[in-house]
Formats: sequence, C-alpha cells, structure tokens
Amino acid sequence: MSLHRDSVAVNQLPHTYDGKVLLAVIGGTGLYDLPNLKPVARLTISTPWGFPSSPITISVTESGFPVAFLARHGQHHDLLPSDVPSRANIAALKHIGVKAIISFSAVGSLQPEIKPRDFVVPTQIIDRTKGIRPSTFFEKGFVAHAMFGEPFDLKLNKIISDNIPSQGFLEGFDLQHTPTFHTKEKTNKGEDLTVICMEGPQFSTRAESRLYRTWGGSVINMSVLPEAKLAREAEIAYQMICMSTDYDSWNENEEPVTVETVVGNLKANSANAHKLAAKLIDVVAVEFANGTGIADDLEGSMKYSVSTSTHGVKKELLEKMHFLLPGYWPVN
Ligand SMILES: CSC[C@H]1O[C@H](OP(=O)(O)O)[C@H](O)[C@@H]1O
Ligand SMILES: Nc1ncnc2[nH]cnc12
Repeated sequence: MSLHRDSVAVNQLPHTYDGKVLLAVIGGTGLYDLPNLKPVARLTISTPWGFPSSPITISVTESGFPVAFLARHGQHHDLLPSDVPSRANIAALKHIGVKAIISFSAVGSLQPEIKPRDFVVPTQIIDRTKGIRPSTFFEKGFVAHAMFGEPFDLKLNKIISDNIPSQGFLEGFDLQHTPTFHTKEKTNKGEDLTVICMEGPQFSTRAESRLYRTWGGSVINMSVLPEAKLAREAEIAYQMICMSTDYDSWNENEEPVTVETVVGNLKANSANAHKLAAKLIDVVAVEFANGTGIADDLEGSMKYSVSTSTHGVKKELLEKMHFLLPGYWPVN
C-alpha cells in the first residue's frame, strides 16, 4: 500500500527562491507533500552536516505566504528513523530563514481515549532512543547546553491548540468514529500529553508498551528526537502534530501494531492530515503577519548556552556554527 504521489512536476521547479520562508512543515509517514498549495521552487541545500532527507519544496498559499516542506524519511520513504539526517534537515531549514516548524508524525496510541485516526498535540517527550543518532550541533571543543524542560514551543502549541476545535473540524470516514483533536488544555484536563520516542525500527514488545503506559506516555513514535532538540539549538519554534494510527502493543484485545495497520489508517485519514496542515499554515501565516512574536523568545538563547570560551574554539567548528547561527561566534 503506497501513499506517494507522482513527483515529476516538482522536479521541474526552479532550484532557487529569493523570498523569506518563515514556516516549514516536516512530513512524516504518509505526508509526502502539501497538495493544497502551489509549489514554486525545489531547493537542494548542502549543509556542514550533509544533505537533508529530501530536496525542500517551497510552496505558496492562496494569499502568497511561502512554506517550506521536507519529507523526513525522503520522498520515497527510504530512510530508517535512526538514519534521518536531522542535523542537515534542521540546519537547511534554518539557513533559508525558517523560524517555526510544524512537524507531522504517525504514532501509536498508549491510551484508550486516543483512538486510531485522532490527532494529538504533545507537550512532553520521553527519550527511549539508544544514543546512536547525532543529537546536537555542538561537539568536542565547543560545548553548549540548550534548555529543554519544555521540549515544544509553548506559543506555537497554543496557536495550534486554540485554532482547531477538538471535534467537528476533522471529518469522520465511518459511522463509528469522528476523529478528535487532543490537546493538553481542551481535552486532557491540563495534563501533559507525552510522546515516547523509541529507537526502532522494530515496534515495541507488549511489556515495553505497558511500561510506557505506567510512565504516563500518551503516544509513541520513532521521530520526535533528535528533531525537537536540534530545532531548539537552531532557535526555531517547533511543534509536532501526531496522528494516531494504532494501539501499539499494550492492548490485549488488539493484534500488536503492524505497518499495514499504520499505513491503512494514514491512507484513510490523509484528507484530514492535508486539511489540518493547510489550516495550520494559514493560521501561522496570520500570526507572522501580525507580528505576534513566534520564536522571538528563542532568538539569542544559544549565545548564552555555551560553556566553552569561544577564544579556544577551532576555526572549523566556528565556521560550521556560522552556517546555523550566523554572527554569534565570529570566525577570526
Ligand atoms: C511506518 S510505522 C513507524 C514509523 O512511523 C512514524 O514515522 P513518522 O514519525 O516519520 O511519521 C514513526 O516515528 C516511525 O518512524
Ligand atoms: N506503535 C508505534 N510505535 C512506534 N512508532 C509508530 N508509528 C506509528 N505507530 C507506531
């Protein structure tokens, strides 16, 4: 079962774009383009951390607001979750001026009330990756520690949560279930919605899945880290939108999750994913136009997170960081 579209037309787009691109969408499993928008350019960007997962497509909304789109696992989904070049992805988006990222992810549900085809706006993360993914732009010789107590951007989270009704916006495709949009404030009584990020690529055992429930996990995926950490280091406001596709492995009344279940639910709900993405892009475009300060609180934060005296940092390291945060640490 495939969710990919014909990519011939986008390959013929110009390879440069001169305007400012403030917003990016990272598409996960099942979201490989933004079909409601008009593509105007397709950029191949080389970064000091290599090439992104896919070329970046710039599209414009009806009102002319440009949005960058990047397919996390590549246009043909040929990258394992552990192999996604997240540093290159985030650095490339930062390089073209992006200040906010809305990322999409297919997730397993760890709670009965989060049903397959529901959407979830998480507020917290538990890291169950295995330390094999490069998870910082810094390295030996240049040490920094970004704040991560709130792993998602609170302003972006509120804008997203306030603008989609929990019921009624998303369309139901069968009589049993109309999808719900789960948010901390509207549907979860002010309690955090926590995404567990596991290494994969295999799904969890039943025992692991049950353990994550005792930890307060709401949903599980293989993608939110290191993406969210790197966005924070790049001073980009970041929020993930999760689409529930299965009950993972904890539910004894269900077969443990398979890719067929995940893709089946994504396919049935892809119209909702596209509708949601289009609505959120319009909302964020208005926020930027009104100058409500998305990512303003992040600007400059990494300057003060560095532990190493910059006098002692090697030129090559400063040059790399200049690509990401130009002007912060001058290269002499
Ligand atoms: C295809 S099931 C597992 C796969 O799906 C999710 O991908 P994404 O977050 O990019 O939508 C999950 O994180 C796994 O990588
Ligand atoms: N159950 C699950 N575990 C990890 N990642 C997923 N993506 C979709 N369903 C998932």
